[in-house]
Amino acid sequence: MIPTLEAVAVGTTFADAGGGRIAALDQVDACFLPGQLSVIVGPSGSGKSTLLHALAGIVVPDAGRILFGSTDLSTLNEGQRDAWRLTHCGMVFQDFRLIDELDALANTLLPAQFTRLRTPAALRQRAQLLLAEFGVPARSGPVARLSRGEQQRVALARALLLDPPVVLADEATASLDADNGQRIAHALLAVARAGKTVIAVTHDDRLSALADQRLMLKTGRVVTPEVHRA
Ligand SMILES: Nc1ncnc2c1ncn2[C@@H]1O[C@H](COP(=O)(O)OP(=O)(O)OP(=O)(O)O)[C@@H](O)[C@H]1O
Repeated sequence: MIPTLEAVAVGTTFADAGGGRIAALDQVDACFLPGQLSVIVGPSGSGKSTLLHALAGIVVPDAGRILFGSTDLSTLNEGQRDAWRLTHCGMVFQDFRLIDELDALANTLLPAQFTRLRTPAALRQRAQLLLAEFGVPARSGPVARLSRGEQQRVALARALLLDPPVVLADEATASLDADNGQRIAHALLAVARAGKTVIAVTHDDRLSALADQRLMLKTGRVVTPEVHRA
């Protein structure tokens, strides 16, 4: 059973250009259940990516805790958080973070370097299936030459490669046309329905409409938490 991922009274500040501090998150409480697709919405600069990165253990909050069952991510050191993320999270970054020179298949297979749990042949087959599902040729040539939408789908295939219990996606449908946007939104919902915890930062109504939980941030605070379906 996948534990619940929780933010408890999370506060995060960053240094601003003038030497002061900007509060990116302030007293954020949120609970993300396995089997559910949750979206984080809100205006630009409201703290959405910061919350996603805190949930992934990339950003360490100044206040509060990030809990994954009995694991308190806030108490882990950087190496422990990296190890936790590798085994528990699939991440789609806003800027994709692909390796430009590699093709779609090689990019999708990158997490395979860090696991011995599955055979290279099985992972290769899964990578090919994911890319086919998302409509990107595996042998695409360097991904730098692909469209943004294709790169985004490669990033999602890579996030799903190891079948992680938690999938965190930052604007996973932002560069996609209507058909591909629907395809990816439904793919994220299918991952949730397969029992995973799926959390997506989005401005996309197509994705929001499918969500079980919609968390709205405004200037770093949660406003009107809203549950669509139990
Ligand atoms: N590494 C950083 N250093 C300094 N300030 C940061 C950093 N990351 C985020 N911020 C600031 O924290 C606030 C929240 O940023 P964040 O990227 O989380 O917002 P967002 O809601 O995801 O925005 P967008 O929709 O534009 O991606 C903003 O004021 C931003 O400038």
